[in-house]
Amino acid sequence: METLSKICESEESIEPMLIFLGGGNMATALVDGAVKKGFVQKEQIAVTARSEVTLNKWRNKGYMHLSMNNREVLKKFPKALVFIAVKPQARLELFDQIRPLTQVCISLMAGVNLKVLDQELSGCDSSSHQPENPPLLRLHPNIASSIGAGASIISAQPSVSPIVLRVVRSFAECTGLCLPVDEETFDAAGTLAGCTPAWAFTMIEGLSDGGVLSGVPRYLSTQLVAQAVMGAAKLVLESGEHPGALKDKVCSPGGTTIAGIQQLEARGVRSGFIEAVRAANERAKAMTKKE
Ligand SMILES: NC(=O)C1=CN([C@@H]2O[C@H](COP(=O)(O)OP(=O)(O)OC[C@H]3O[C@@H](n4cnc5c(N)ncnc54)[C@H](OP(=O)(O)O)[C@@H]3O)[C@@H](O)[C@H]2O)C=CC1
Ligand SMILES: O=C(O)[C@@H]1CCC=N1
Repeated sequence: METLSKICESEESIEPMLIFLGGGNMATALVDGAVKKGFVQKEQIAVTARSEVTLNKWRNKGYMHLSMNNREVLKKFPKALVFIAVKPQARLELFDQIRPLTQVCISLMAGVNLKVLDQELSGCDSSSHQPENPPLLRLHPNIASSIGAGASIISAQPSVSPIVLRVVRSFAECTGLCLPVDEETFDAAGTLAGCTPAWAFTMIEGLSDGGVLSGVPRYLSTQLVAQAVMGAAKLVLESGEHPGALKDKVCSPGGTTIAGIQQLEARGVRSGFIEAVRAANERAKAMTKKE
């Protein structure tokens, strides 16, 4: 596997250093995954946050480049790649602190497209905007990146150099699947990649509750359901078969599974999933606007 240092070895425009502006759940998941895989070393990571509580969590895990001052960190590592890992609602305050940004910037934010990001980072509205930002990318990962089982999508402005693209893709790929997606479908695909773990956790919890109701101890119930969900997902990916065809292989005529399917359909589970994706996409669109 390529490492960050190896990729940057003969490249003068970037240094083998990743800055995370925001050190919450997503920064943690990505960095944990990449460090575990050996793609980066802890000393190649810098993290900022609003609170000492968050920075102490990083400190306790052995990270040393930690700060509550975004500008200071950017100045210290002028050729690092910068990940924007704050909530979309916190972005404008952050942009005020870091403008003018000179480093390549990778946004993890849901719902904020590259055009809006470009305008907001430059501090200009669309009519007066001058192209003064560094190249921008979007990466939409998910929480399972922390264990190398993430699903992420990437999109980049045309000005992003092949070497930067290689670094960001290699970084994302070492934490799981990473697929390029155009800007038009980015938010919808990002919803699927980013939100699905939460919906799957809800499903796992509900099925486990069913087990507990039937007398199965919680630890056993959750373990069995989680393993079964993982196996089902792997089978979809590895067999290439349609999920409906795989479902049919499980449903014996007059059997137990189809009795459960009938209850799920009666309660609109399939429609519920479709509406969940639609609601998340609507929310992503709304977040593009300043809140
Ligand atoms: N969570 C997920 O599964 C996914 C999240 N995303 C995206 O990733 C981004 C981060 O989400 P997530 O990690 O869950 O959010 P968190 O709330 O867990 O983390 C946000 C972090 O930003 C820090 N922060 C806020 N304002 C500033 C600032 N001005 N300067 C420096 N740090 C700041 C916070 O500091 P402090 O801790 O001190 O408050 C916190 O550490 C979001 O934009 C989200 O859309 C994308 C895909 C999946
Ligand atoms: O809920 C959110 O907005 C973020 C983006 C995808 C997952 N978590």
